Amino acid sequence: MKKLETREDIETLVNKFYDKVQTDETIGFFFNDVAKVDWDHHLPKMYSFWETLLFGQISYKGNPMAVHFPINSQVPMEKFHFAHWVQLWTQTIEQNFTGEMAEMAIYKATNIANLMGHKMEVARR
Ligand code: HEM
Repeated sequence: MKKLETREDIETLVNKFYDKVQTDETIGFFFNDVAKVDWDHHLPKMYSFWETLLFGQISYKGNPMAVHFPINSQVPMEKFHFAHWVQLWTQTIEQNFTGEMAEMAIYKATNIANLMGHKMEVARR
């Protein structure tokens, strides 16, 4: 299986992941119905986000936490939603890529998802 090593690989991974997300019964509605995501806008941001996180190529400058608070205040983003996000992400990586960067992508996503889940919960108190 292929190593995760180029921007092109990230694009492939992110596209495959959001293909799953869009039709997913547990979290798809956040993107389709709550935030009504413009995918042509969102996907390039996510390529840059992951390129920045994994390859240190600083192409993403943003605040990933901040965009989730308004969504969370419309519909609670619960821990199980984040656990499911991580499950889909991990599955997409394991189906397509191998190696150190693939493992790092799972590790970093898991950490961010846990932190985000916690912050969303705190924000609802
Ligand atoms: C259940 C879990 C999640 C849901 C439902 C969700 C939903 C969304 C939605 C709807 C947007 C688009 C906002 C907009 O443009 O209108 C977004 C943006 C984003 N999400 Fe998530 N998200 C989740 C978890 C995560 C996790 C775990 C990460 C990081 C590992 C992440 C990283 C990002 C980033 C980087 C953006 C772009 C921020 C920007 O505009 O600069 N999300 N998310």
